[in-house]
Amino acid sequence: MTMDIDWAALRAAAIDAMRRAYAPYSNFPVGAAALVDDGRMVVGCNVENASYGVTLCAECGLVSALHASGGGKLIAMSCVGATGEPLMPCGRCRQLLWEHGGPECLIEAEPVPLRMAELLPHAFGPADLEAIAGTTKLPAVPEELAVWRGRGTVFLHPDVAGGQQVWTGYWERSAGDSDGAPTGVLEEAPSWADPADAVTWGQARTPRVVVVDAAGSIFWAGEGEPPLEIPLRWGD
Ligand SMILES: O=c1ccn([C@H]2C[C@H](O)[C@@H](CO)O2)c(=O)[nH]1
Repeated sequence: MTMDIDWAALRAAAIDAMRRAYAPYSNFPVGAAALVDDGRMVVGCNVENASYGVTLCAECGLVSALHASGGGKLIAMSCVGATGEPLMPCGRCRQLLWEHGGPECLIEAEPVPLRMAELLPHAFGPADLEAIAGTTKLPAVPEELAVWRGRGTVFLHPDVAGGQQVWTGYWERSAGDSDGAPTGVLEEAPSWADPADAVTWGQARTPRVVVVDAAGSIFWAGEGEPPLEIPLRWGD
């Protein structure tokens, strides 16, 4: 699952895109380049407008390029200003990057890249629409369980169904933090071929998502830094 990130190549492509920016009003050219989950690279530059507020940030162009060239998910992005040094995405672009890269997408920063979950903690995203309006294709949380959203723990594990290796799991009441808190299964998960779908199901329910692989190793697939008792992050 881990993909090698060539930060030098991303930075070079971002600088290249920055040189093509159309920024005659601010004189603040910006370029961005990102690695997509299929190995593609996409780029963007800022494009300003005589009506200043219509300005498109480099990240906007990058996200458009992502979809125009086949879609997918952003894994890592470098964004630079005129000096060629990393530039932090503006607030609006963090929201945009969240939607297309998710919490684990890495953003180049000094001294080390930062995860989107760090740049946009407690983010609003597609899962929130799902929770209330049920308008997206994300796995719905049953109405009677809506009060449990954000609580408890989702455990995901491989299983065999009809001779096929699949991923499944369950949502458990306990958040594992206090004695005497209610325990018990809230909801059984369906099964999926792709563990990423299982993780999405879990993250739509609670920030505490734990993967137990076929060997019994335990990984953190939830929000934020892994807790002490589960130091390994799923996907790393
Ligand atoms: O993350 C950012 C921040 C700013 N800009 C652009 C917008 C505008 O054209 C110029 C000055 O704000 O920089 C970006 O492209 N990305």
